[in-house]
Amino acid sequence: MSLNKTVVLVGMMGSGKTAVGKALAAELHVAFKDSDQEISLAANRSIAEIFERDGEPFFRSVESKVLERLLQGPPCVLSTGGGAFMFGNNRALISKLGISVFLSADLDLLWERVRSKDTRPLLKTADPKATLTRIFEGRKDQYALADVTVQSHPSYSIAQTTEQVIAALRAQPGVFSPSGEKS
Ligand SMILES: Nc1ncnc2c1ncn2[C@@H]1O[C@H](COP(=O)(O)OP(=O)(O)OP(=O)(O)O)[C@@H](O)[C@H]1O
Ligand SMILES: O=C(O)C1=C[C@@H](O)[C@@H](O)[C@H](O)C1
Ligand SMILES: [Mg+2]
Repeated sequence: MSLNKTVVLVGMMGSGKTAVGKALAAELHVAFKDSDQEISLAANRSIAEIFERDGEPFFRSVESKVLERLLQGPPCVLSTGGGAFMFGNNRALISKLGISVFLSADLDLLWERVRSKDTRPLLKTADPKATLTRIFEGRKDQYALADVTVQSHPSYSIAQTTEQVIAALRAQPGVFSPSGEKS
């Protein structure tokens, strides 16, 4: 099986886009790209520093440019920042050039995964759990617009969630073609 379209992972902070994305890319024998990492590399600063120094609107404009550049490259697995899919221009680009996979996870699981790290600028508030809840509620409808939804269960390992993603992608026409054949 060879991949015809870039698989774009979308979802909340802590849903596993980076962790599952790396495992998925290895399984599919394609490159793994992470829009947050690419932005950070290009700016030579952490995401938190970019938010602090340049502000969120600047971050979002760089994010859109990075997504466009990566989507124009060869098919790969692309993990996006948690907010990227909230913007209509990004969604249009992703839908044109890739296939979107929403990694869905319930709030308790997300909180368990993000609570110990202080690298996420949007959660640097007096009550990060309340902030996470508000962001989660505000984003649900947009994430639901993804081509495919895969639920991340607390009992699943990264490898098991990755298998769920592959099964969901197989059910989508045009994502894979038998190796050696062009789509
Ligand atoms: N299916 C899973 N099983 C077990 N642990 C997981 C799973 N998915 C993610 N994790 C763990 O949860 C944490 C957060 O995951 P990850 O960093 O991949 O989220 P993310 O969606 O990329 O978040 P962000 O949007 O902030 O970049 C990591 O420590 C990761 O190893
Ligand atoms: O959910 C969000 O809006 C964000 C998630 C991270 O991946 C980063 O892209 C940044 O911290 C913003
Ligand atoms: Mg990530």
